[in-house]
Amino acid sequence: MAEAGDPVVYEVVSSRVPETSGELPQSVTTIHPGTIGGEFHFTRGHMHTRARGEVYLGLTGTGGLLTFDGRRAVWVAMAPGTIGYIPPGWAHRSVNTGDEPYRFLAVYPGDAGHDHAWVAENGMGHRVMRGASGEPELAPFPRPAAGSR
Ligand SMILES: O=P(O)(O)OC[C@H]1O[C@H](O)[C@H](O)[C@@H](O)[C@@H]1O
Repeated sequence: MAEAGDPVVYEVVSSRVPETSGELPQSVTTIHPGTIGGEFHFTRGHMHTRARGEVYLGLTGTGGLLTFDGRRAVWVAMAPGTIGYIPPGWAHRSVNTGDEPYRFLAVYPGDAGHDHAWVAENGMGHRVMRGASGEPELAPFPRPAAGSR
């Protein structure tokens, strides 16, 4: 639950489709605009528990999809109508790089599973900072310190 002084950074509305093999659950995520410590607002990020891909479609605003396989990071700029693809075995995090809510549709296999601990342990390779011009700048960011989140 959010408390005063602890603003909501993002919200996820999920379908009622079962998260089981063969199903295709969907969710719409809205990331509100803003920065914390110069870093654009982002989702927690996760790896799928099983080797499963995922498809995004940009709906409103501007943002990006950061994927990381533990060694390489790939950034896909997202806008309304942009399709983002997450291959199996790549952790993923979304970032709002604009001044309005960034909203996207996600569709993923029901048996994908969410492993947030992988990102807590391995990080995402980069931070997405707001540059002097307001544009996103990817800053290399090695693994988080042990015990940090
Ligand atoms: O769970 P997070 O890493 O915070 O990401 C937020 C959400 O992003 C997408 O919508 C995924 O399909 C969801 O499964 C995920 O919950």
